[in-house]
Amino acid sequence: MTSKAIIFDLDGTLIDSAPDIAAAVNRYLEPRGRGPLSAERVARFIGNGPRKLMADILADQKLPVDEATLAEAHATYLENYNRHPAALTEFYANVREDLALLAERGFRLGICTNKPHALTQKILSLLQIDHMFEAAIGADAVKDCKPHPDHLAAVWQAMGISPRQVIYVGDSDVDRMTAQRAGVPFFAVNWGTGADVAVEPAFRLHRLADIVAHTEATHDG
Ligand SMILES: O=C(O)COP(=O)(O)O
Ligand SMILES: [Mg+2]
Repeated sequence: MTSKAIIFDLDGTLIDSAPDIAAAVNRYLEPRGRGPLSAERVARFIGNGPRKLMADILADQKLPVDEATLAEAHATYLENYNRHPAALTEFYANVREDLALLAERGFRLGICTNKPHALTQKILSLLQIDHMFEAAIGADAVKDCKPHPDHLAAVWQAMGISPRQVIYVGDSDVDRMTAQRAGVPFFAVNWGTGADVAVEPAFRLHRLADIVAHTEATHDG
């Protein structure tokens, strides 16, 4: 097979960042008489970037969603999250080991996330996996972020590879649409909100190491 590069979504796919994101959301909500919201509840709103996250949270909490409130909510949330970017964040089961295994098997690795770019680099470094990825591109480092296919293209271009070598792995419909529009195969993880994403069984991952067998089955012969 020619496909030897895997680009991953970050939140909900490699890391369970929902507890830190929920803590940052709750530090915004509590002085306004709302929350605290559980990490599970907040997780449902993650995947479209922080501005949309806060717009959805304000609406969910029946707070005003006018432009000025949203701008302030977005800025305060980011300030809170930047202060504690990986205090409660954990890898999903087997992720750390399976990334190493995939790298060992010759897969080149990248990340395409709607998390802000600088925060992405900071979190990868705090979790000590930054060296595993040839490129990790956050939403504000591109003109059009996911679900726009240019965001994913920016990652494979930064890796210096062709889209024919790429598969994308994620946990949301945003990720599924992005891959579809970019014309690359999409695999959904079976954890977090990924379990709700409709894909054929051959494109469902129970752990990241399944990619080895799946790509052999879907690309060979
Ligand atoms: O919405 C975000 O902030 C990031 O989400 P993603 O890593 O799943 O793209
Ligand atoms: Mg995600």
